[in-house]
Amino acid sequence: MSVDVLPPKLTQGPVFQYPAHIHQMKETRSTQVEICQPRRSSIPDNANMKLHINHFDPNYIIYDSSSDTTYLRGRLLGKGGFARCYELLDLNTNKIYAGKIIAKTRISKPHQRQKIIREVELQKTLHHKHVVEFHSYFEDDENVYIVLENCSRKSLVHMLKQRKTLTEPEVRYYLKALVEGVGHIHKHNIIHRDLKLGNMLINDSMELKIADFGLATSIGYEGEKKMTVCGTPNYIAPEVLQKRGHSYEADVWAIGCVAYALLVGRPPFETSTLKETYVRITSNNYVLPPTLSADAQDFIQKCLCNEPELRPSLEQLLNSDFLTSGHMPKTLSPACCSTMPKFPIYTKFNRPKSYAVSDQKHDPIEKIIVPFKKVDIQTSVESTKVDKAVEVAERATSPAAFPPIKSPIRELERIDRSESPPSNSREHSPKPRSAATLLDVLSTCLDHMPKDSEHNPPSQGDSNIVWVTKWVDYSNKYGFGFQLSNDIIGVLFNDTSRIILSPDNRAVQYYDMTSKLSTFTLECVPEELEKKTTLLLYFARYMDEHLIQVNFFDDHTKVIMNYMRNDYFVTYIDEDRSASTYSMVNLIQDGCRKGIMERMTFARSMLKNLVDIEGADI
Ligand SMILES: Nc1ncnc2c1ncn2[C@@H]1O[C@H](COP(=O)(O)OP(=O)(O)OP(=O)(O)O)[C@@H](O)[C@H]1O
Repeated sequence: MSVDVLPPKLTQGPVFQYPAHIHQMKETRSTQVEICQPRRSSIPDNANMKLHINHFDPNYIIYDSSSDTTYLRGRLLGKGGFARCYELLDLNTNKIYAGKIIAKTRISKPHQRQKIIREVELQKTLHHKHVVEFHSYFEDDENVYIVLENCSRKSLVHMLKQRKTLTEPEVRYYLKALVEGVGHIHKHNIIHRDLKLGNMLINDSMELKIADFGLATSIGYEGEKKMTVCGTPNYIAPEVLQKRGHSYEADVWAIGCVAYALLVGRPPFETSTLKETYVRITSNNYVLPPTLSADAQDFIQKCLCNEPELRPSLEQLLNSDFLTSGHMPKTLSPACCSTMPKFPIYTKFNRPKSYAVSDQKHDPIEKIIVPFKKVDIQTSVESTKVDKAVEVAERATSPAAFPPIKSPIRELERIDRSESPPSNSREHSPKPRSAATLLDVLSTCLDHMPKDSEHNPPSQGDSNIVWVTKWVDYSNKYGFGFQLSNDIIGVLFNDTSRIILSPDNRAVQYYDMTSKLSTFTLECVPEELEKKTTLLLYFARYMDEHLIQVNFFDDHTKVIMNYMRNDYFVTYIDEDRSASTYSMVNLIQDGCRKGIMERMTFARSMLKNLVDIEGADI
């Protein structure tokens, strides 16, 4: 049966009274409403002007007598099992809400009404930027109305229909919001039990809001398990299906399903029949596409653990590598609803700090900092390609090379001021080093250097040295990608053309096969260079996510050890991205700050592990 709001009749009973000013409305055009000389004191002054509201129909008026509020009904936002949801314009305040309108004919049974009341009661208690805010509840003869914060950009289902899949940075952005919102819900002892893409709404500012508390339930005491089988088939946790008794962990399972669906384009256990889906859920049968990053796979796998007690807590999810590594957009453009965004290249230096839920002072989700959490080491490289990379980069760093851009390119400027590179660029390139040799040198250095020398300045002149810090050889298909110590990133394509990206990820130089130079910014890529620029960004992202020296993820500092000009160097990059390079000879004599020494010591232990596990050469 239809649950449309009918155009009200003047003869309707007292519940649906017409406020006086409604009679004074006249339609100026079908899309424009003018309010003339309102007499009601509750209408603010700013309403006494033309309202250019395209889709609010003055013939559809909803009156809440309990708060003396009049709404105009606008466009349909969506339909659920029970409700139709419309935009509602509050004529008192000119604010637009979302009104879930449920026809009373559809809630004739007591348990159905009970469900709505429970939904309202639970949602009322929640106030969080990632939970749809409850505004009011009222009824008239025909309908029940739940007035909520408006999420004008619909849900992630709608977005995914347009986009098919989302990029990992976008998924990070939405998942972080989702986990924060669920954290708030759980903190109020509520399990949502119906987390799915359709209940992840997006507001005007592209913020995620958790909606639909129709299946939510509150946990009365610690350890209470719920037995009711409920949820949406594709997202339902195995313990719910198997009536093992479920609790908050069922929401963590659903978060894993949401993550999977956003990245892969369909929920993990989706099949053509309900029965098969349930078999897959209970046998934990799903496939993780290898195209997902290792961190994303890990995030999903942990959430989709068959045993609820072994699933990660929400704070562990917030501190997971997937949510703390890689680019986390601060905001997303509305264009992302339909088009894949182009993100600036993420660099490890920009990683967010270890995460703490911050909305409440006494939030049970506590900050966890895992010191020196993850380390990857890369120590050898094929030297001819690296030589070429350094050569290209050195050419690229001539003063006029990059087009002028507003933001400072600190590292680039530093190179600009440097002396001309020595003619024999091979001298610049790192030799392939073995982990064992490096371990020996580092150990000698650490064992002999003074233990706490706070004032040893970095080695003179070393800041001018450029070396390859990361590389990826994909020359069987496209070319050789590299990153330099000054954060310049480049690709030597197989067709002998080269492309270089400035350290601030904005300016690009392209040398074609005849070495003709073109410069542009990432905001304005020439059409013919789109493919190569995309490859450059792909290489950059790959190097960033897979090839690291020794990165300390708790504070984003970094220790790089390298061999050049017959000497070993340690470069320490601090939280502010400023680099100090020390020659090990100098360190043995004069030492360095305690913090650096601690990180070197840690790097040594990592190298040692590596040598023990992998043998001498890596
Ligand atoms: N606050 C809101 N802002 C914008 N749109 C909303 C809002 N709440 C709900 N909607 C839209 O209305 C649709 C129906 O809402 P909802 O799913 O809550 O109704 P329901 O009948 O309770 O659904 P269900 O069948 O899932 O229980 C949603 O899919 C969504 O597109």
